[in-house]
Amino acid sequence: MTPGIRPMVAGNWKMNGTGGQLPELRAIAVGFAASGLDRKLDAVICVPATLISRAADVLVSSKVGLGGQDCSVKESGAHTGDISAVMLKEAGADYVIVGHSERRTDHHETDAVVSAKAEAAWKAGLTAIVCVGETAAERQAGQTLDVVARQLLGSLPDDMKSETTIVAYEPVWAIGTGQTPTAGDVEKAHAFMRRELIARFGGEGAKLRLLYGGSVKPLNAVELLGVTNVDGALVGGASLKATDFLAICEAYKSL
Ligand SMILES: O=C[C@H](O)COP(=O)(O)O
Repeated sequence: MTPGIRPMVAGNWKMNGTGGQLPELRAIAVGFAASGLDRKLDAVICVPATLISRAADVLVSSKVGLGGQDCSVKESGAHTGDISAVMLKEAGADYVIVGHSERRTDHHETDAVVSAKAEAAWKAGLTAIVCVGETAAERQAGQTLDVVARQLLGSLPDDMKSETTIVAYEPVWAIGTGQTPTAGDVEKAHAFMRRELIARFGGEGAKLRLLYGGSVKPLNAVELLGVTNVDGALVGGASLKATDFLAICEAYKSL
């Protein structure tokens, strides 16, 4: 946690969920409101693009925010299959993940593309959740902090504002594997990111929310979310089940 920064637990459903998954979203909204946890943290679920409109109906007047998982760098035009940030906003999203490692790998997204997507998100009125993180090979080669520094530098535009930007540190080797870095390693990475961000953005870097992502589960949430400079989590698999997602949010009851 960082004093003065309101934490966030964000779920990323990835390419999971058709209409049959919406009752789980309803359960998250109902459970989050009943828990009173909205006094302590923000909760957001990033659903597949096909579900955004219906998810917006489910979450209307709830305390849970809604996000997409990617956006085009363009606003409109001849880009078959792409979805613009403006479209996400119009469909009901307030957030969008950009630069997730699965997009960097599957779609060869570079830092420059991720940066342009963050700009597109802001222009449309969305908050960008910008992801960074090293692969297993990079970690083994002792390059974790170099990779994170390079990705932060390249993926965050110079006019970054903490109000509309969130950074998620997701070691690629921890995603969906059940493996996590030690709390000490997470602390080191997040402290490094904070220093880099303050050096570049000053006060805006000091206020930026830094999420940890990669195999966050109810059982390790208190330990990971209690780390200095960890201002929340980006949760994949465990966000598909309302009970698990809410149990992760509950970690803030004891922090
Ligand atoms: O965006 C979420 C992350 O990729 C983490 O996924 P995971 O919680 O399934 O490891």
